[in-house]
Amino acid sequence: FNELRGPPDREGCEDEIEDCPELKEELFDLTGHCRYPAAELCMKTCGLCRRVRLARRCEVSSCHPFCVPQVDWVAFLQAAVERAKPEIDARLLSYKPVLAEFPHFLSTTEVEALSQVAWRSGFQREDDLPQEVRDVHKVDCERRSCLLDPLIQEIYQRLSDLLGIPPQNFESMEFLLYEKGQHYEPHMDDERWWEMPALSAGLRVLTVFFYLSKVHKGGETSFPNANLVVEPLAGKAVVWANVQSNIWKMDEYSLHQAVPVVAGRKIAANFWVHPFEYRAAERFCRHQEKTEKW
Ligand SMILES: O=C(O)CCC(=O)C(=O)O
Ligand SMILES: [Fe+2]
Repeated sequence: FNELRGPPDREGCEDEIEDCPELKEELFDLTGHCRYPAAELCMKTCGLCRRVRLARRCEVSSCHPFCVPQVDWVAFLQAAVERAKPEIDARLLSYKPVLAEFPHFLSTTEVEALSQVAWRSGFQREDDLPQEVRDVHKVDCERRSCLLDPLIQEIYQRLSDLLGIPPQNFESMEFLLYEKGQHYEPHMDDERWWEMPALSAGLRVLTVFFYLSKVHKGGETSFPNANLVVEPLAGKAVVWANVQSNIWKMDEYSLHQAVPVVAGRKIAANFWVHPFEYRAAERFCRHQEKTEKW
């Protein structure tokens, strides 16, 4: 393990996740492969700065299912709708943006269990953006208690099967809690990849959004360029494309907002999907680490 890890990082970097002491021993197996389902985690530092920096420069090794010049998002989401079990009652809701809903993706028991996991993970007030823009409590599923939860692992697998995209392309789930008045102004779920040179996983091409509670009033997800409003209903998942058929171009119809909660409380979760894997980088890096001079 130490050999893979290499000498201390001269430039230094901060640990980005909370359970680092335990996680850094567990993140990669002895062959250097990420052991957790959401591959994003294995791109976070956890004391492995050098490895991560190299990984960010790596080439993509697998492009499945996006080895095409143009992606037909309608066909893509239609196929997911058809793959869904009939009791989920899935359907394509919109072409601009391309959006499908899965009203019964999670059972009542699963909704309850998932919100327990979210509460246990500890919501924090979001402070990256000014409160007028985004006012919400959130927490990433990156603590061991969340990662090791069997339901979390199962949901990642179910999404992978539904979308036909490997879990290697997934970010960690992000739980959200909106109290009365909290909201998120219109925005795109763009990752600003140009600020991270050659991050090989690509843009957040799809957003999967889960509703984990009923909201008494307000709390819809609305798409102001499209006249589309999604009702927050417990157990529902919606999936939309953030990019055009050219996966490096954002789709302006994907602009969306979290309408303020007027009464009650909204619990939800973001789940972002990239066209290429994070772990490809990890594998390449093992090769590069060996060949690069320290
Ligand atoms: O809460 C919602 O309905 C949407 C939240 C959202 O768009 C985000 O967190 O990126
Ligand atoms: Fe968003």
